[in-house]
Amino acid sequence: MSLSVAYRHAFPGLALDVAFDAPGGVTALFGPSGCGKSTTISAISGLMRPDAGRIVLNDRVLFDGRTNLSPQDRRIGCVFQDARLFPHMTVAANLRYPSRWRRGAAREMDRVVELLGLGPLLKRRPGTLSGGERQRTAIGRALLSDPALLVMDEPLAALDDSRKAEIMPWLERLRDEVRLPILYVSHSVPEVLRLATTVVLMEKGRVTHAGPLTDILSDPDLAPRLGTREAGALIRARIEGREPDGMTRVMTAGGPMLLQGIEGSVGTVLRLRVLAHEIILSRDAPTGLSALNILPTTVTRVDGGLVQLALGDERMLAQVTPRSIEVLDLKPGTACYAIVKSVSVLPS
Ligand SMILES: Nc1ncnc2c1ncn2[C@@H]1O[C@H](COP(=O)(O)OP(=O)(O)OP(=O)(O)O)[C@@H](O)[C@H]1O
Repeated sequence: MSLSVAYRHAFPGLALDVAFDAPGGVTALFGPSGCGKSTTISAISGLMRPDAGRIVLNDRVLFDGRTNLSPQDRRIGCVFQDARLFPHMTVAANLRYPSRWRRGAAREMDRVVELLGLGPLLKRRPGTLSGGERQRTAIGRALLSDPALLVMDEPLAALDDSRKAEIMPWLERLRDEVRLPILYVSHSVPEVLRLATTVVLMEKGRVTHAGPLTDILSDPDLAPRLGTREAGALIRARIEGREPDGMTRVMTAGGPMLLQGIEGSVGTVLRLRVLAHEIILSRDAPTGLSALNILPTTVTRVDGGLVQLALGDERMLAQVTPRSIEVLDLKPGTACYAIVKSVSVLPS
């Protein structure tokens, strides 16, 4: 399951030269307004014809010099900011619309209704639904078109924060249960952090970096593109057991940690979000601290006020002052201790 994109296109004000590969999972297209995200979505879904290039979805050429499949032949399900449902039809009829000629569609419909919790909405019309319910219906309809790729262009942008919070778990479920690559355009860093497995960073019509989200968060050059406050790490942790005081013992690539308020049985793998400004560095093993999580690490890079640390095969950023870098003499290869003040937990 993969999408390979390479195209060039000249608009009067912007020359686009875009190339990236999207593996399975959620690939977020991220970049400032006007950098070419929606144009890229249009080129992939067949809504515009690039000047040149090659776009391939699961070994099927969608576009190259000779081939230019029509949007309906590309097998791409699209979800936009506005749900674009048929207002005169019930939710059930909207869902059935793209699949009405396909065999096996009824079984598929049951699965999608269950996946997105649409059962209670089936008899309602779009005008009576909340924004989040409308978007869930639009996602269901896109899934029922039997797509090979799901494209979502700012699907939550029109929703207020509480509607966004309501729909987010459904999107996570979609990511984890539907084996379909998803291309996700968003300006929202929290959405990208929660949903994306791969991030494509765009600027002025070009891709400046594409790779796993975890690599971007712990790269001193790239993390600031998502916002310096977001720099840090996403590290894997496996639940090992409970302590008598209720704290949960987890094992990370950098050693054991104790966390509070964690659900899940022994063996469950979690992703821990650690922010760079929540880490203190010490050259000596600290004693007499209230902090519970002190991990031995090695400095791999120092860049401005960001120090990249190795935790086994994972990387983490710590934000420290230039003075601390000098006083602690931090440079690649320096062994030190990372005192992690707090972490949040994302489901794996
Ligand atoms: N049909 C068109 N004709 C001329 N210029 C266009 C056309 N469509 C897009 N552009 C220009 O191409 C650039 C990229 O637009 P695009 O909509 O892809 O950006 P974007 O990254 O999706 O922005 P936003 O985040 O604001 O939606 C913009 O400068 C836009 O004005």
